Amino acid sequence: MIVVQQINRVSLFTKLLQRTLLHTNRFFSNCTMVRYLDQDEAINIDVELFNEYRYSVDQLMELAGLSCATAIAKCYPLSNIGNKSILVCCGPGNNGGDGLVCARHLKLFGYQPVVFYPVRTDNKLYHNLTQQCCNMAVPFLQMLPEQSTVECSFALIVDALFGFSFKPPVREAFVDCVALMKNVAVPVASIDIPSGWHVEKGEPEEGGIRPELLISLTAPKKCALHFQGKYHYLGGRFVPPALEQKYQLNLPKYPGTECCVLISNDK
Ligand SMILES: NC(=O)C1=CN([C@@H]2O[C@H](COP(=O)(O)OP(=O)(O)OC[C@H]3O[C@@H](n4cnc5c(N)ncnc54)[C@H](O)[C@@H]3O)[C@@H](O)[C@H]2O)[C@@H](O)CC1
Ligand SMILES: [K+]
Repeated sequence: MIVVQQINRVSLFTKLLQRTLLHTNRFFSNCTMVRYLDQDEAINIDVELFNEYRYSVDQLMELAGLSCATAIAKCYPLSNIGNKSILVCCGPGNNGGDGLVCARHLKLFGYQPVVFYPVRTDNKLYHNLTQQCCNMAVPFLQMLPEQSTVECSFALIVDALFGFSFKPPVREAFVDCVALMKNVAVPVASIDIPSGWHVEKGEPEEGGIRPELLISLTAPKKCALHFQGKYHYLGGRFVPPALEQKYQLNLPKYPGTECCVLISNDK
């Protein structure tokens, strides 16, 4: 009898020890700081994903755009948005492509995205992404709406103008759009980089947009160290472990099957 009791105590103790070690491990693995990339590293990783790891742009863009729409749905649930729309501002590069994919997924999630896509890149990928949105009755605006209209009819602006290839200053065709996002009393969700921000140094000296949500893709860039909004998510769950190791990205663990993860802003 005494022997059985002692065995039970030992196995209880072992279980408690195992549980403590597991929590300690999780704690330390989550404490390892995610690495913030400079512009060249972001570009090199991008090139490597395409050349060494044989991904196509469409594949990564689809996963990136889906993770953006998912992070937006977590921060701005449909039930809080009422009958307002979401304005998705798309630029000429892949960041704009992420925006088009995001708009399509937002529509599938039940939101009412409206796209402003002033400078369209003439290639098959962007034609297809545009057509896919049109086929799902996502409207495209010909002109940037007035600030008062945005404040009245839109619950959120998705900033998909520029990503990690941006070189300041903002060119003429996008000045009004960036100014709108800077001044409007509607929250902004920036994809990868707050547009107009220097990829490494952050907000420009003259003041820039202040997104409430930032969704970093692949790994956060150095400008994200200056982000002071409410939510910082990481999306683009496609980084092969060997690539993560090579660049020592220390990416946070995505919970279960989630395509985005909230990352702390402890710098
Ligand atoms: N691993 C990755 O690396 C992935 C990257 N993706 C997205 O791709 C983005 C990078 O895309 P790109 O390299 O195509 O470049 P961007 O989308 O960052 O921007 C390039 C475009 O913006 C224009 N531009 C640059 N500076 C400008 C300025 N000052 N004023 C006006 N226009 C300016 C360029 O002429 C070009 O058309 C990332 O930030 C991310 O959003 C995702 O699609 C998927 C995966
Ligand atoms: K952006």
